[in-house]
Formats: sequence, C-alpha cells, structure tokens
Amino acid sequence: MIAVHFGAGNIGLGFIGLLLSQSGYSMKFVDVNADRVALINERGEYRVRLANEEGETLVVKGASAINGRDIAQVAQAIAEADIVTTAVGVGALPYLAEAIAEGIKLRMTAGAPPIPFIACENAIGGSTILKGHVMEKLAPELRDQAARAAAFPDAAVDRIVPIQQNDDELLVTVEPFYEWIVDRTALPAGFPELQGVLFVDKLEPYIERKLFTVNTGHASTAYAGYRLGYETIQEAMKDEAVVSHVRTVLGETGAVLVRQHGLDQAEHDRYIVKILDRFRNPYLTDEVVRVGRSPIRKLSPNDRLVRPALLAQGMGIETPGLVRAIAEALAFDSQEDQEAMELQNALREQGLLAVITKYTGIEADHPLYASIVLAYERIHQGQEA
Ligand SMILES: NC(=O)C1=CN([C@@H]2O[C@H](COP(=O)(O)OP(=O)(O)OC[C@H]3O[C@@H](n4cnc5c(N)ncnc54)[C@H](O)[C@@H]3O)[C@@H](O)[C@H]2O)C=CC1
Ligand SMILES: O=P(O)(O)OC[C@H]1O[C@](O)(CO)[C@@H](O)[C@@H]1O
Repeated sequence: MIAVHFGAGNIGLGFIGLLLSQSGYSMKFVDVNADRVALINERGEYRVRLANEEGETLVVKGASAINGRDIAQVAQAIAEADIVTTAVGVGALPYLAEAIAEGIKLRMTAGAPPIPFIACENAIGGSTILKGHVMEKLAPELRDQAARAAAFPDAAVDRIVPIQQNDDELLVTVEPFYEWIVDRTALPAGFPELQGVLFVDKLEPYIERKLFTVNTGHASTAYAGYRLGYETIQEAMKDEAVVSHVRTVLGETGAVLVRQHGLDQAEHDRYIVKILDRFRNPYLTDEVVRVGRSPIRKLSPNDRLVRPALLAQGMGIETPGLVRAIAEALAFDSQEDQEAMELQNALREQGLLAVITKYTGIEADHPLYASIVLAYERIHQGQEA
C-alpha cells in the first residue's frame, strides 16, 4: 500500500507519515524543499523521537520523496496511491491542486478505485477547501466523475511538533500525544481502518473542540507570552498571569463548545487541564513565535480566535479573554513572521479601525469591535489589555 503525503515537514514526518507507516503504508513524500527530498531519498528512512522521559525513538522505513514542482511525477505517484494526505499549511493547498487534478485524471483513465485525499491542516473543512481548489483545475465536464474517483474527508489533527533543533535534519521530536480524527461519512466505501485514527460520523464537534481549545489556548499563550518577552511557550506557562489568562480564554470557548455541541462540562474541564499540561511539556522547546505564526490566518473569521468569540457573542457569553487574545494577535510584531509584518504595515498605513474589519471580518457596529479597539489601545499604551 502506498501513501502519498504532501509536506515532509514536522507534521508530515512526525505524525502523519509515522501513523500511516505503522498502518503498513510505504511513504512517498512530496515537498518543494529539494534538499529534504534528496535526503529522504538518500536514506530511505527517518526517525521520530517522543518528547518524554524515555525519549523512545521510532524509525519510519521505506520512505521516498518527490519534488513537488515535478507535476508529472507527483501525478503519477497519485495514480498509484492508496491514500493521499497533506500537511503543508492551509494557505499552500492551492499550490497542490494542479498535481492532484492531474493524478485524479490518470486514475479516471485507468479506472482505478476511489481513494481519500485528506488535508491534515489546522482548519475547519481543510479537505473540502482542497477539493474546491482541485475541482477548479478540472474541466467542468470532468468534475462529477472526479468527485466519484476522489473522496475528500475532512479531518482534525492534533500533535504538538515544534521547530526542530536536532543535528540530524530528518529526526523529528514530537509530543507523545496525538489525535487524528477523520469524517467517516466521506470516505470511499470499504476503505480500511487506519491504526491510531478515529473515524467519526460527525466531525464538527471534534474539530471545533480541538481548534477552539488546543489551538485557541496555544495561540493565546503565544501572543500573551510574546508581549511579556518570553521566548518559549514553556517559559510563558511558568507565569501564573499567562496561565490565568489562558484559563479565562478556554473557559469562554469551553462555554461555547458545551452549549454548541452538548459536551459534558466536567469532561471538557478535564480536557482543558490535559491541554495546559501538554503546553508545559518540559521535553519540548516550542517558540512563541512558531505558535503565534501567521496571525492573519489566525485572526480570520473562521479561525481559532474570532469564530469562538462571535459564537459566544451570539450566545450572550462575555469574552474578555478572547478579546485580549485578538488584540494581542493584532499587536504581534515578530519580524520573523511575514504575516505579522503585513499586519503591522496595514496597522501603520490603514489604521486600527480599518484593520480590525479587514482581517477579522468584524464590522464597526458589532459589539466585539469596540472591546477589541479598547484592548488594543491599552496594549499599545503598555497597560493590561
Ligand atoms: N506543527 C504542529 O504542531 C502542527 C501543525 N499542524 C498543521 O500542519 C500543517 C503543517 O505544519 P508543520 O508540519 O508544522 O509545518 P512545516 O513547515 O514543518 O512543514 C510544512 C512542509 O510543507 C512543505 N510545503 C510547503 N508548500 C508546499 C507545496 N506547495 N508542495 C509540497 N510541499 C510544500 C514545506 O516545504 C514543509 O516541508 C499546518 O497546516 C499546521 O497548521 C497541525 C497540528 C500540529
Ligand atoms: O500554528 P498552526 O500552523 O495552526 O499550527 C500549529 C498549532 O497546532 C498545534 O500543534 C496543535 O495541534 C499547536 O502546536 C499549534 O498551536
């Protein structure tokens, strides 16, 4: 069995590649980093180390890689694959569409059975987004047939994998915890179970629980930690003021999730405690700049900060924590981050009032708007948000 996976990065190697390999798939990675592609092909294997006391190391054997710029070769690999997955960042999905469309065309010509294409990105409906890009690359008269030849089940993926600091470029250190949940209803009929993957009939509660707890909590820690001058999440989590802020944020998203999806409050409280512990993992060094990366994506209306705040507003739940997190995301000015720089330029050139609406979609007459303005101005003046 062959798995084609786009993105031989932290999640690709340290999570998706590892799990698929444990389910018996040979991994064929596709990446635009030519050095990485060459190294994977040279070695044919790589190691994944668990960030815990034992530091257990697992080896993924039988790995190979293709340069993502070679559309014909990638399409051919897709034609021969049993599953296709991605972990490139949701913003990079459009760039995969051409090769995937070509691969699907080859499968249709050969009468190959339908396979799943699963986007393992931090986004609601990632595979559905990918499907949209792929369909745009296909002639309209091919789209119905393509939709039968290729399934795009949405998924939720959770495993903290920081930027790697190992001498071995292919060694990936990952937290021991992982969760990969896939929408069973969109899988091709008879698709086999995957080891370590949970197939569910309704993905929305799982993806929202994950995104609005792990990712909202992590991003809030990162933006608060950045403002206070901490380098890593682990350092920020030692500051009780940061932890208390993140607990407030997760109390707000928790209230939304409990109401929206009928979650059990006590169980959700235990989930929050477990997640805060994962952030503290002393065997990981996770930079606040990595976790806060791409603030424009993180401030977008459907993502981890604004969406729960809007849902809460609609339910009459107060959100001072989320408002502060949104304001701190707007103030995140790391020069290492392209989106942070774009946001800061926009703030300088267009002003706060226009920027809030442009990036969060929140209009000036929305009750959250004034609170965000106030929180941002307090931050700007060096006060508590
Ligand atoms: N690192 C983490 O803790 C987690 C990350 N995620 C999600 O996983 C995705 C990937 O994140 P990471 O692995 O951390 O990023 P990464 O930067 O380590 O890996 C991304 C890889 O994709 C490659 N890539 C970019 N554009 C490409 C293209 N057009 N074709 C082929 N390859 C391409 C890059 O060269 C890189 O090797 C993101 O959507 C992220 O939100 C989800 C859960 C946890
Ligand atoms: O910042 P991104 O690209 O959404 O992804 C990284 C996030 O995903 C996580 O791994 C959570 O699953 C966290 O490490 C981090 O908050």
